[in-house]
Amino acid sequence: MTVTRDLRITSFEALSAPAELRAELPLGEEKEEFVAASRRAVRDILAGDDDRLLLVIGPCSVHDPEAALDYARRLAAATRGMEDALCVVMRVYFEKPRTTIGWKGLINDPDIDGGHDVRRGLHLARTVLLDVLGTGLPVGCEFLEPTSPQYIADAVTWGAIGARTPESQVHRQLTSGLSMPVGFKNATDGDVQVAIDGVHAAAHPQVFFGIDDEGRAAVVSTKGNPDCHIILRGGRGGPNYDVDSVGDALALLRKAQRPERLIVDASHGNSGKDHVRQAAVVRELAARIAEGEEGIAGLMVESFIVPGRQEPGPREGLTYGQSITDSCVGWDETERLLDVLAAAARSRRASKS
Ligand SMILES: O=C[C@H](O)[C@H](O)COP(=O)(O)O
Ligand SMILES: C=C(OP(=O)(O)O)C(=O)O
Repeated sequence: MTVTRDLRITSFEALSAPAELRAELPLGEEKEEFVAASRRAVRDILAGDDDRLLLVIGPCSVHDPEAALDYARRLAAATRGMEDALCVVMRVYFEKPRTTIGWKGLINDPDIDGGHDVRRGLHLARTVLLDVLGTGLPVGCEFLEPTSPQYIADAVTWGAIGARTPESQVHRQLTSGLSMPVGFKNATDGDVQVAIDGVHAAAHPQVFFGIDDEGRAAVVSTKGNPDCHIILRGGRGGPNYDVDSVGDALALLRKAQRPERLIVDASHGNSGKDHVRQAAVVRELAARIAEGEEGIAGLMVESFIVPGRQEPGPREGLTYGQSITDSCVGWDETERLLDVLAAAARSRRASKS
């Protein structure tokens, strides 16, 4: 007999249902209210109804829950007193899209050893989210696997669709059902229009394949997500955070009849993944914001405890607090950048009055 199915699949491993994980690690009423309020704040900033600067900041990826929590505590303490100027959302990224192959994040491979204990990864990710929320910081995640949000998205204030997926129908559909504001990055080749098209598609109701709360295959119908925006992250042709590139992107938004507000990612294609350059980009952007540049609603910064990056590997052999994906600004420089950004947001406000 000729077999034609599953010829290249080596195993299926059932996962627990999203409802089970949530019951085991509940968000709780206080955190629920906090997530809802912080989503409203982010939405107001993106709509231009709140003149603070949105700052999505944190490690490129979470690989060590203890270091992520250490970072969260530092960030929460350092930004206390800046609430009038900054709305800070910590990057707590568990899913890493790769250019080719590589470690795909804490959910996919929590022990960074190729063991791919996804069940443990999901549990760990949800635990980290609850712990970070416990420090008083809202959380931002990239959504990559189309079914993972069912397990964690109730704890997430802001979401991203990365540069490798803004044109993906699967990710646009997924975003149409997400409960938080979501940023679409420009594509890795620098194309901004695909991100605007993503925002447009995600704003509409969609019907697609997914899973329900019990983990069963399901047809998912959504209302559409009106709270989406674009993120300029540079591309193969170079950076796109300069005045002209931001102006071009705002003009495309105007043409698409979208609010002329966007986020600029100081990392990735805007810094050539160089953390020293990234800090310089943040300072350049801060100077423009201080002078009154209105279209920049927020910034994304990749920051961790120890500057730079290291090669991934089992946790025991790693330098504590240093990224195992993209290079990050270190903690001392992060503190300086927080001051610069808070001052910039206050100057922008003053320039308007
Ligand atoms: O932010 C992380 C990386 O830029 C992205 O996941 C791609 O990484 P890679 O080019 O090293 O695979
Ligand atoms: C993967 C990321 O960025 P990009 O999609 O812009 O490469 C990221 O922000 O972690």
